[in-house]
Amino acid sequence: MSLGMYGLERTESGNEAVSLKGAAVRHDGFALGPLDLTVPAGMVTAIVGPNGSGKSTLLRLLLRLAPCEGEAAVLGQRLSPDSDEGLRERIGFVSELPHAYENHLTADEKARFASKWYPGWSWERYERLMRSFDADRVKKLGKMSKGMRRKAELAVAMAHDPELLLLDEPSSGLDPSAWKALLDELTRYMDRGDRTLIFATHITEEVRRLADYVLFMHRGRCLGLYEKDRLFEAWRVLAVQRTDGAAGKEDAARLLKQAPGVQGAQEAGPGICRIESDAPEETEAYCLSNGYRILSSQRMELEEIMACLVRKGDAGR
Ligand SMILES: Nc1ncnc2c1ncn2[C@@H]1O[C@H](COP(=O)(O)OP(=O)(O)OP(=O)(O)O)[C@@H](O)[C@H]1O
Repeated sequence: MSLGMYGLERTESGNEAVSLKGAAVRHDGFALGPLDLTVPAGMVTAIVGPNGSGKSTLLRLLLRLAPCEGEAAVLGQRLSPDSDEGLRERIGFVSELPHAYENHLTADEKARFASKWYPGWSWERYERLMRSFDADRVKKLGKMSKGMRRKAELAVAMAHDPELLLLDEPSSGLDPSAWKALLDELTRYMDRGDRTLIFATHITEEVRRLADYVLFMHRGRCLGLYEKDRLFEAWRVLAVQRTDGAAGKEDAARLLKQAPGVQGAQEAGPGICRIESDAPEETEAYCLSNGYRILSSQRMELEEIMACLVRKGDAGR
């Protein structure tokens, strides 16, 4: 298991927001899973991955909106096809795409429906959120711009202070001021300490600012769940060069792929290799004792780490 990776075996029972064992969803031409995964409670987990990797499908699985094989539990309740035992009331959700059947409602009308459905509903909280997002209360949802509608839907989804908040690309369409308000409100939501946020995103800055954990998805599979701070701290790209000037270029990258911590290695010039490592100290020690000098060592961005994991995932298929 990679450094900083959070696995099923490291979770204390009862401390997880989501637990999946062999959970799978099958569409025409797409399979999510089977996934074995636990997502910790009381934390923020960002789901990242290329378009079509299954982020929305995973959120839909957790909401029982997609029929699921295997075992899945949310907030300690096993998901079953026939009963949700009040689970929906404990969750807030904003989907990636709005529901057309709500187009004729204003935000306040949608809120009125939600207030009857959710025991934890607070009009005070709803109004504060609407003010904070500067959301429109009068316009029909169907006549709103994408960002306007998103702000209203976020306010409705958060007004019952759900134990678990599932957001699918929450900042899609938001202007910079609304985006900042959203980050502030999500931070405030988490401040209580017993709330869990899971969100899908393509925005690196959101991951940096909000997430405790990062879940990488690709082609319906989970490439790993990592503690964010350790992920950014640990992963590095190294440039190394053979000290003896030996050629054997292809061999160098191939051999270095076997070195400790190495997640990827490519030729980058005569006798020079570019190595991606999640245990750079061990990788460096190996390189130094095997005829290489270290030219540089740099932290990796989220996109670079994801590209490396995706390449590795594709190679292992
Ligand atoms: N209702 C559906 N019926 C059939 N296929 C679907 C359905 N919903 C999603 N898919 C397919 O499932 C795959 C995963 O889609 P999903 O929306 O989960 O990806 P995503 O990671 O959220 O993508 P994006 O970043 O573009 O939002 C895609 O190939 C998509 O075409």
